Amino acid sequence: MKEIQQGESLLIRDVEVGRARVNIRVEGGRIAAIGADAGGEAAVVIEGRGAVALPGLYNTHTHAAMTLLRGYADDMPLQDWLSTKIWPLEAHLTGEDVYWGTKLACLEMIRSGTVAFNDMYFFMEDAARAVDEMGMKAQLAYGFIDLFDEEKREKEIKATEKTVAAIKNRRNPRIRAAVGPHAVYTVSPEGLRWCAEFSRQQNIGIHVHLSETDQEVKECVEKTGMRPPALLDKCGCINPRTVAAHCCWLDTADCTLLGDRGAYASHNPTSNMKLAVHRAMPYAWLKDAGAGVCLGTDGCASNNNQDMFEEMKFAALLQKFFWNSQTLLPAEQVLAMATANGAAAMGFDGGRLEKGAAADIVLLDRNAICNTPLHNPVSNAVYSCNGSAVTTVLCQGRVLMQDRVVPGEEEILEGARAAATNLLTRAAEARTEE
Ligand SMILES: O=c1[nH]cnc2c1ncn2[C@@H]1O[C@H](CO)[C@@H](O)[C@H]1O
Ligand SMILES: [Zn+2]
Repeated sequence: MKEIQQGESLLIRDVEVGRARVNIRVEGGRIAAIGADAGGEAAVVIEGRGAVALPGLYNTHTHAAMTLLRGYADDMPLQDWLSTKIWPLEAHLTGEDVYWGTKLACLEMIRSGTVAFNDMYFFMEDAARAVDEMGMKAQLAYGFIDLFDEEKREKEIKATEKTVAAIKNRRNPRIRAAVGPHAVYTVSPEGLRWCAEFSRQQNIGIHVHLSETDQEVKECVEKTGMRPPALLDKCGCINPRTVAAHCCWLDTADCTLLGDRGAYASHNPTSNMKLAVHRAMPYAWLKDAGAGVCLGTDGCASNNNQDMFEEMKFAALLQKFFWNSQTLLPAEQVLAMATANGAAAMGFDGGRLEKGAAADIVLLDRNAICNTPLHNPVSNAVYSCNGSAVTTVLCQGRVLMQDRVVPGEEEILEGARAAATNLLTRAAEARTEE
């Protein structure tokens, strides 16, 4: 696969976009021209015949390195799952584990057409190294959890400052830092306030879990007299740089608050169904309130993959099923959630196949079963295909996969397998020492 050098051009020739056959010319990481007459000489030419082009997908809520925990603990209640299975194992994670887990997540996302993701986890400097090598875009946040303890809060503040400085020091415009206050049930109001103030100072995003369960909302009201969005807002955490994951249990006033503040809600339907949170994000209320609505997979322990095509389908189906409406969340709107809205939520300029936009381009096999017949490419992308129809992926003009080949795949699978085995071994040894 040829690396395009800075200043070189790339041409995708004769590809279908919507119902039209076009050429897409890429220069300096952007779409320089798109249309039947776009063309000219190019350093790299990709044959688009037999392919349908879509904008690259943006995954707005995940914990990438949790790929290592895929299949480790399923079919459990959320609080029990977190406190008896996930957190005890995460206590043994190393930076090296997070590096390999994130590499595996990137590989999986690239293979299924995702060019960018919004991540909240630990050892984010190692995650940044993985993202850098894989050529994707990401917004990376250290998961801030103080459990209402002042000493822990000081540690989390230091960890956040260190992570943000390290990510900014990379000076890679594709990799952004964010703050990641985990949720209102794991972070004190003081911690939330610090996160809000630090994100303002640093001009970076906020990534938080919000109103995932009924229990979270009830306990928050009992403790503070406020619902979670109002509490977050009082602490300064709800603004246009905020991506709030889940948002299942919002009421109409909560939605108005998010809309008034210009914040984004990331829908994560697979995780919500698997963890039986018993309510679907109120998409229609959020949209009417003017909030941004985007889409994420959540981590592999609650999904169990990183395929945004599956997520698009589940979003469209869950909304219809839960809110009892056959017309709610049509395919075009799901695709917008997964592309342009996601890019806006992370502050990236992408997710659109238009002149001037970042060249985030995904090619799907036009001759795959899921694309046959091709009455409506958007319908097929949302309802029929999954990520395995993706053949070629460009992120900001850089080719991350061509004809289903991602460089270094075998090494990534081996490294991730070893990291997962070692993590479980360390955790088991620690248990026998107790
Ligand atoms: O669905 C979820 N709800 C709440 N927390 C979660 C979920 N999935 C993963 N984590 C946890 O969030 C932290 C991120 O830094 C990790 O501890 C991860 O296990
Ligand atoms: Zn999550």
